[in-house]
Amino acid sequence: MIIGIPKEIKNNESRVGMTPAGVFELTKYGHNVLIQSTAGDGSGFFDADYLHAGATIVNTIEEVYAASDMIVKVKEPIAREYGLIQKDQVVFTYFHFASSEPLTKAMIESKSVCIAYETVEDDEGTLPLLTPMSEVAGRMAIQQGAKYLEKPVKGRGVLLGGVPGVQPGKVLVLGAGVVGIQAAKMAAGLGAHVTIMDINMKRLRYVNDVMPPHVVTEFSNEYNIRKHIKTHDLIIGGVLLKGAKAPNLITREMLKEMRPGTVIVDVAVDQGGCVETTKPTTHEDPVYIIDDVVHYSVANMPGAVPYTSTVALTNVTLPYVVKLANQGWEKATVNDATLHKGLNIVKGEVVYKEIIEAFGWESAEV
Ligand SMILES: NC(=O)C1=CN([C@@H]2O[C@H](COP(=O)(O)OP(=O)(O)OC[C@H]3O[C@@H](n4cnc5c(N)ncnc54)[C@H](O)[C@@H]3O)[C@@H](O)[C@H]2O)C=CC1
Ligand SMILES: CC(=O)C(=O)O
Ligand SMILES: [Mg+2]
Repeated sequence: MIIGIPKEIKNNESRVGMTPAGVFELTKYGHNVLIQSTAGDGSGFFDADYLHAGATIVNTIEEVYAASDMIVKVKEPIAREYGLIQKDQVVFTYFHFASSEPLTKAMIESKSVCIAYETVEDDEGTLPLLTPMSEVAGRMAIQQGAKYLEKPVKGRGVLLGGVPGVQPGKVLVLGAGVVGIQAAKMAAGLGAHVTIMDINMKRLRYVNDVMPPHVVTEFSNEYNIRKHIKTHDLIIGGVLLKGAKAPNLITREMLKEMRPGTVIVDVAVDQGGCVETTKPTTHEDPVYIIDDVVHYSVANMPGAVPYTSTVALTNVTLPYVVKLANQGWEKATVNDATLHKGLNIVKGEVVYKEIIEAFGWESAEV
């Protein structure tokens, strides 16, 4: 099989879909890997490393898409890439379809086979191809939040860890999944007071068992969220309903209850965000202010730390890429129930029901 790795063209996205180690593994099985020249530069992997591992380097993104049976990348295709995707081509990447109707329609029209990293799901309900990026984004959320709490960038002017004689900052984490737990851990490490909320009692019990005493749990409901947003300095959005649009836990009207300079880092932005006023931003222009509340909602947070993120991502995607390449997508998704959950759009048909529900469509083909 010919496997193509294009250079990512989303704003400030320096990750790449495969490391030289991945190329080496695939070529052992007799596959050809085409990689766009300089695709790995941002992550510290250069053309010479890929050549040495057995890849063929091509100059343009058009050549990669035109020649490949399967595309392996990182972010969802953006408008400039829609027309490059071929009929019957397998595209293995993050898609986050429920947050973008234009992308969904474009992929239906392409008649390609779209396998989404973020919905690959094992029997225990965990998302093995989302987890490492959620770990990165959860940890980064506190770094970014701490920065935007500073006064020169219109934050409340609060140091999260406090100092002797002054109370630490307060961090509210919505969702005690991967993002939430990593964010809570980082915030607790800085000495902040952390409240973490979820609707899943198992997650709250786990947090209660493993976190230090200045991380407290509370059941997530509107009453409790309304209570806490008045007193917390930094709010992290880390909720997820798998494959679906995130619920709006903080509405526009609730912003008025917050103190000026409160910062919201809505990591869930890639599924539409859990704050009504969330809209996707980029690393180039990451924040905006509504009702004196600073919103940070970069949809590809791990793209800013590509050295860490590319390796963490490809550690988990490669075994699935090998299966797809060796068996073809049809057999591979029948033989592996975890991978099967990744099928979102197959040759013009939406096969993941949460996507159809997100847009209120009546049928799988539009
Ligand atoms: N912006 C970015 O760069 C990145 C965004 N993400 C996104 O972050 C989000 C969270 O991902 P994970 O932590 O991996 O998901 P996860 O599935 O591990 O955790 C989500 C948690 O939200 C909880 N939840 C659902 N409804 C809730 C409610 N009403 N109130 C409180 N909690 C609720 C669930 O019970 C679950 O524990 C996803 O949308 C993911 O795509 C992940 C990585 C990077
Ligand atoms: C998960 C995701 O959206 C990202 O890593 O960019
Ligand atoms: Mg929203």
